Amino acid sequence: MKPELETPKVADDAFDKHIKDVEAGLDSHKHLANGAISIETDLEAALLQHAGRFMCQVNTRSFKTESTAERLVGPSVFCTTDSLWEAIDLAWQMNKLVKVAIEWHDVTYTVPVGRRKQRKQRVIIDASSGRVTPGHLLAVMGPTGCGKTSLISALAGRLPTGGRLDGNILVNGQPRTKSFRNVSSFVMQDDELFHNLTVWETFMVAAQLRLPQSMSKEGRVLVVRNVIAELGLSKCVNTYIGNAAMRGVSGGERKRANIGVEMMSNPSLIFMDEPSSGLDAFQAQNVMEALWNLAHAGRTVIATIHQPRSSIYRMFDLLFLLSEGKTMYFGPAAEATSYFARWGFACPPQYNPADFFLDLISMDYRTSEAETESRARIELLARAYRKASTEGKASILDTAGVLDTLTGIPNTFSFQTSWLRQARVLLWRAWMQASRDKILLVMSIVQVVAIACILSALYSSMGYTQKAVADRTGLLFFICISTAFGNVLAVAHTFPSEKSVVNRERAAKSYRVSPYYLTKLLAESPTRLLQTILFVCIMYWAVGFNPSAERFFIFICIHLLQAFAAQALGIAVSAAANSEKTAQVAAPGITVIFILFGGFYINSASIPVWLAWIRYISFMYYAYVALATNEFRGACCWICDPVPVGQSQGDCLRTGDQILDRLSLGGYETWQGVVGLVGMIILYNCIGYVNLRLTKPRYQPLQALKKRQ
Ligand SMILES: Nc1ncnc2c1ncn2[C@@H]1O[C@H](COP(=O)(O)OP(=O)(O)OP(=O)(O)O)[C@@H](O)[C@H]1O
Repeated sequence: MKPELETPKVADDAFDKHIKDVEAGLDSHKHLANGAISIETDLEAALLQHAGRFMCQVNTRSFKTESTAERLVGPSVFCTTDSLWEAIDLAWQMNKLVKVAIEWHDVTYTVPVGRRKQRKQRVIIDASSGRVTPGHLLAVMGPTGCGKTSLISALAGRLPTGGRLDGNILVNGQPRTKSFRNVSSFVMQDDELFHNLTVWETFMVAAQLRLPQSMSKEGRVLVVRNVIAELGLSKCVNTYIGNAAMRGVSGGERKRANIGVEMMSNPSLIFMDEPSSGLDAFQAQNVMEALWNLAHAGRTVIATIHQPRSSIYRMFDLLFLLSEGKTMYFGPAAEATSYFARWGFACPPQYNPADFFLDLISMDYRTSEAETESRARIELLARAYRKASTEGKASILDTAGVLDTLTGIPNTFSFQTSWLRQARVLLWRAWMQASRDKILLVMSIVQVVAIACILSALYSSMGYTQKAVADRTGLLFFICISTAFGNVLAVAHTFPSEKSVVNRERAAKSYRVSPYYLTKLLAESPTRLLQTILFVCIMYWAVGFNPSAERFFIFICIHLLQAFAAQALGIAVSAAANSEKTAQVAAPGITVIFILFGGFYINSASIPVWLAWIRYISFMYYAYVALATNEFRGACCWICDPVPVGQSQGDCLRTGDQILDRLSLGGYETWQGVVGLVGMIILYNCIGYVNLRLTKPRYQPLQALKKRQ
């Protein structure tokens, strides 16, 4: 249904000859001012077209002029002479799409529902069967809650655990294996992208992580350009992805960018869950056109869609209608109306078939009569389809011969790039994320400066009286608390949403967890360092802490280490949490417990033995030990309160060591606190790393049927 351009076919065995011909004539090409060459003959144009759309940046929407060359590649072609042959080579490689057909037989998905004693099995997908071959777009349609997402997730191997999945799923005639992910990609309903990157940067990051490392930079750029052209994103390449807080690309463009990221590895089989949801009619049309293009370039595309307008409906090659998990129809979309007409449900003329089918197969709960009637109709249609398919009367697409041409798919599923390359790309991305979030950056600095100024005003020049001892220890512990909460909460609010993007990228084997984790820590360090230096420089001298320069620098180090420990704790908790909300509740809860065991509120001698261990895993404790010993150890000449003549000075604390004894910290030195903090940074980060590895999404395995029916 997309008649824009009929692609001329150049036979495979003619390819070498074309290269030679063009090579011979290359010198006669008109060289453009920017070093590009213009393509002038039909032969070259055909070659370019054949070599692939991966070739050059081609304005796919400008096929207006009469010359075949221009019609094919647009009025301007911009391959530099240097990259031309590499581009052809790359295009040739990339065009070797592994053609993938998927078929499924009696796929049934059940989940347990209800409380333990009355637990029942609910059938979400009921014995579904079908087949899609390369070059086709299958739309899975049905009323809300009918099982569309469950079906495509089951086919893509992305169904969350918790139920039972039975049936057979075959890829190119073979049982689906792990390597199936080599050739397929799954685009989820939610657009999970980093909002601080532009469309171009998002694609380049994906290209650097997902394309083979051996590919040159020019090659990757060409692939990205091609994807951008294929998805019609040229006008927003330099726009930020954005999110609710930051204006970025439109909803439709974000959806297409999401598709583009998955496209980067040139998948042969693409699953899309509701690609048009949340978009206006025009945007939805654009997205579906992009899918049509992908399918008709030789891929197999399966998309769920809720209520398409008629122009979108006409793009579907195949239609799968589901209601209550049961198959209502599967076959060519163009034949669906005549199929239902055979059963007495004729679609009125001038009516959108999609609307008609949805009305036909939706449950109507408005009255009990309507419910009974709609249920009976759905049962009838389900039985009718079963009968038609078992008797071989269901209309199916003629795939004779197609399956025989399909080959096996590569039997490995591994990373495309080395650890170092992954680390380099991820470090760049993490740095962009951290440094471009200007509002967050400014707010966190304003907050730190404001707290430092208020503390300076409140505790200005505390002096060395006995009252100042309590003020000083109170202030030291308050600084620990504010650093802890500031960092733990900042991570708990940002990390969970990042985790879902990371999980998606890990599912596509884009990178290992270790480079991601390390580069995240590294990229966020400069901000923490800046915050620490600002805070300590403003407040330290104003409140009158220990005036030794050495102690000042040690204070900065301790404060920085505590910030790193708090960040690591935030990651450890957020990585273990199954949702953003859980992380945001758990992180402050754990911090409060660590504060309680920080050595300020309760004397260590008063803690019950069975709870004493918590103190040793509390970073607050080590931070407080380090800051207090740094402040008081060896300090002298504290002034006793005046007492009436003849009375003793009793409890007067004259030296810093006496103060430390009073705080039950007499046996500690600063280095012990510092070592403890370093230990906690390592411990929390190890826990965070392991949690992140362990909490990767788990998918429902398929219980293969013994015998295909
Ligand atoms: N693990 C589960 N436990 C209980 N019910 C489930 C589970 N998974 C899916 N369901 C239920 O199965 C039904 C189908 O869900 P699914 O998400 O596949 O529907 P859908 O057709 O994609 O819906 P929508 O169009 O609203 O996105 C829903 O009623 C859903 O609540």
